[in-house]
Amino acid sequence: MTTLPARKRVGILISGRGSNMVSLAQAAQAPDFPAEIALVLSNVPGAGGLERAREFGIATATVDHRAFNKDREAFERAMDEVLRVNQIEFVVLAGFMRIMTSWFVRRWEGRMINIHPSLLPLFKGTHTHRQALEAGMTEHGCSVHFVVPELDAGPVIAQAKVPVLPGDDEESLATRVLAQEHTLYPRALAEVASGRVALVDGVIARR
Ligand SMILES: Nc1nc2c(c(=O)[nH]1)N[C@@H](CN(C=O)c1ccc(C(=O)N[C@@H](CCC(=O)O)C(=O)O)cc1)CN2
Ligand SMILES: NCC(=O)N[C@@H]1O[C@H](COP(=O)([O-])[O-])[C@@H](O)[C@H]1O
Repeated sequence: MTTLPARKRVGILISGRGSNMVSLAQAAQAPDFPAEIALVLSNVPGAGGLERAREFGIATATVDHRAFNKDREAFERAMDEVLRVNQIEFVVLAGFMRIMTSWFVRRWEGRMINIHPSLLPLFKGTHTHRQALEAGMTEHGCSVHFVVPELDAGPVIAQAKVPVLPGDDEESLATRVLAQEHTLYPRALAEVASGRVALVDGVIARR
């Protein structure tokens, strides 16, 4: 009988509806998936993704960033304590809308990934679909990357492309990209959680 390696305990950070979290939770239901979703943590009380996580039987928590008087590091220390108590080994950002300080990022560097709705390094930050349309792009997409202190600048693990079609607006383009995110993110997490992909001395190492 083959024994599978221990699964990484993953904490997913969200701020909203959590559709990427749902895709990851669905993927993690496969017995050979190298990660278990052990916690979903939101900075927004009542975020829709919290209830969707509970429907999977996943533990949830909320740390409201507004309760820390704009002290980002104090907010992050409170989040980090929740991650520690839940014995989280790897952090996945999924629609998490807070820029984090070097304090948190350095603690989790190499063990924290994000999905960004653009073909990085193009269109960092927010409103990426609007940026792509305004730039007249004919293709767009999404990127999974390791998180570093500089915003959306971490080494890219995987990307997926979509066409920009005539008549596209932000909503139609976002919908097309999101469908790719839901496939890309579980594949990327499996690569990192299994150790096939790692961040070594600031660059991607593939085994
Ligand atoms: N240090 C880092 N923090 C974060 C990264 C990163 O790469 N390095 N990725 C982001 C995710 N993200 C885009 O993928 C992103 C999230 C939030 C923002 C932003 O401007 N946030 C504002 C608040 C916006 C809001 O509340 O709607 C802020 O924090 O003041 C830009 C990009 C996660 N964090
Ligand atoms: N800069 C971070 C960012 O913009 N993330 C984006 O927010 C959406 C969240 O959807 P979800 O909550 O349904 O996963 C996703 O499109 C994700 O790429």
